[in-house]
Parts: sequence; C-alpha cells; structure tokens
Amino acid sequence: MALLTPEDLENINRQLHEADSTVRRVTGLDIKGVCKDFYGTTPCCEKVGIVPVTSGNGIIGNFSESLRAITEYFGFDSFVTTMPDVSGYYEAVRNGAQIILMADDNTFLAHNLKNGKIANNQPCTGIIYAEIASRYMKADSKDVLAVGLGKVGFPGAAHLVNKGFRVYGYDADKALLEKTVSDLGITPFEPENPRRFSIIFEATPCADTVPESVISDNCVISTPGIPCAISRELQEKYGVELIMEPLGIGTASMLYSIL
Ligand SMILES: NC(=O)C1=CN([C@@H]2O[C@H](COP(=O)(O)OP(=O)(O)OC[C@H]3O[C@@H](n4cnc5c(N)ncnc54)[C@H](O)[C@@H]3O)[C@@H](O)[C@H]2O)C=CC1
Ligand SMILES: NCCC[C@@H](N)C(=O)NCCCC[C@H](N)C(=O)O
Repeated sequence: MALLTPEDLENINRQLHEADSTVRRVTGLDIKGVCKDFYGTTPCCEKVGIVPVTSGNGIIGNFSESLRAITEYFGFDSFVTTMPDVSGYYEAVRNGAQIILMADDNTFLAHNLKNGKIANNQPCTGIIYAEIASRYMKADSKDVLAVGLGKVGFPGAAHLVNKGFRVYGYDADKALLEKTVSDLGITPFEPENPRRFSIIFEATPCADTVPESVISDNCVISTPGIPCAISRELQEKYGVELIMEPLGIGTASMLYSIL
C-alpha cells in the first residue's frame, strides 16, 4: 500500500477548506452536507479517540494530529492518546472514547464502541469520492471514466454502477480490469480509442494517469489517488474541478458511516 507522508498532510486544514469549496461548487453541498445526505447521519459531538500505531513502518509524524484536526472540522470531540498501540487503545476507552480511529500500514479503521459499527478507509474513500462525482450539477451525461480499480477504486466504481452511471473502467492491471468488467458489468476503456468525459474518478498511486484526450472543459476529476492524476497545467487549461485531498474526506466518510 502507498503510505502517506508528512508532506502529504501539511496544512491539512487549508487542504480541507479548499476541497470543501470545490465540493460545494460541484454538488451544491459541502462535504458535511454530502455525507449527511448520503449516510443519513449527523455527528453530535461524539468523542473520538485517535490511537497512534507503531507497527510496520511506524508512526507518521503528523497523521494523528491531522486526524484530530479533521475530526474537529467535522464536529466531533477528539483526542490523541499519549500512548500508542494496545496501551493507547486502553487509554482511549478509559477516557470515554465512543469511536476509535487507528491505522497500521494496511488498515485504517473507525470503530463505534456504542453501536458496534466499523468502517475501513479504502471502501469509504472510494465510495464518497464517487458519490461526490456523481452529484456534479453540470455533468453532460451519466458516462463516467474510472481509472484505478483497486481497494479504493473498485468500491467507487461499484457505487457508480449502483447509482445508474455508465462506467468506463481502466486499470494498468489487465487481469484486474477483466475481472472488474465481469463483476460490475462496466465497459473497458481503451486508451487507444479515447473520448472525453465530464466526470472522471481516479484512484491510483501514480501521477498523471488521466490523459488530456479524456478531459473535457470544466469536467470534474474526483481523485483520492496520491500523487495527483493530472498536471496543474491541464487542470488550468480545461478549468477542471479537481476534488483531491489526502485524508479528510475519506475519514469523514468513515465516521458518518458508523454513526
Ligand atoms: N485521499 C485519500 O483519502 C486516500 C487516498 N488513497 C490513495 O489512493 C490510491 C489507491 O489506493 P488503493 O486503491 O488502496 O491502491 P491499490 O494498489 O489497491 O489500487 C491501485 C490500482 O491502480 C492501478 N494503477 C496503478 N498505476 C496505474 C496507471 N498508471 N493507470 C491505471 N491504473 C493504475 C493498479 O493496477 C491498482 O489496481 C493510493 O495512492 C492511496 O494512497 C487511499 C486511501 C485514502
Ligand atoms: N489517505 C488515507 C489512507 C492512508 C494510507 N494510505 C496510509 O498511509 N496508511 C498508513 C497510516 C499509518 C499511520 C501510523 N500507523 C500512525 O499511527 O501514525
């Protein structure tokens, strides 16, 4: 799994505000509004315990602090435990946490101790970025290009199919693309026969995965993928509404899904 870096998380509040402005332009709602409408839930100052985890590649310097800023932004009452791992989990529960947030190198979870609900960041991220893209008010059709069909991209593509969109999928892994075409009934996108889309969803760990040949003027590119799927030059040339943020939107999706 491609891991976040401290640089990805710099100025997380600014990144979140900028993403929120774009989401509002694209959907007419802010991130909170989309999550509330989609999940049918609303935070009520639930206490969130954020537990640093030292396994694998270890603690990412500003990961826990970024989660604290993000949870506060979305109306939760949160704290980061002083201890990591098992001791941190114990500390969180003893200090009244109703929700636990913690991540190792493979899984980032949110667990609601009151109702037992649990969420995984990868599907929650894919689904919310796809949901935001699907709400694009100026879309010229229900055709969507989905690039990257892995642990984040597949749930997002499946969500778009379930919402009645015609999904054209592409993945560098041909076997995975074939399986996704078969499982979801999507259309394989052929880079050699490109066409333009007003809605693009991208979830890959590579840069510049969305070629100019598929970008239409003022299209939405909803992309949790890190690094960015298009260059700043293409974004400006086509007036692209780029929805991209490293942690907050996916975390909001996790939290709203377990309330
Ligand atoms: N912004 C956020 O909140 C979050 C971002 N991410 C990021 O999303 C990205 C995807 O994560 P996962 O789905 O877990 O990874 P994954 O490895 O499960 O899936 C990535 C997929 O992209 C495909 N791919 C790679 N290069 C490609 C290319 N040039 N063109 C087309 N397909 C290509 C791979 O074959 C693979 O199927 C990563 O960059 C990860 O860091 C993950 C979770 C949350
Ligand atoms: N963008 C949300 C998905 C993040 C994921 N790609 C990742 O970097 N996961 C590793 C997180 C490790 C956190 C660390 N164990 C800590 O607690 O600081």
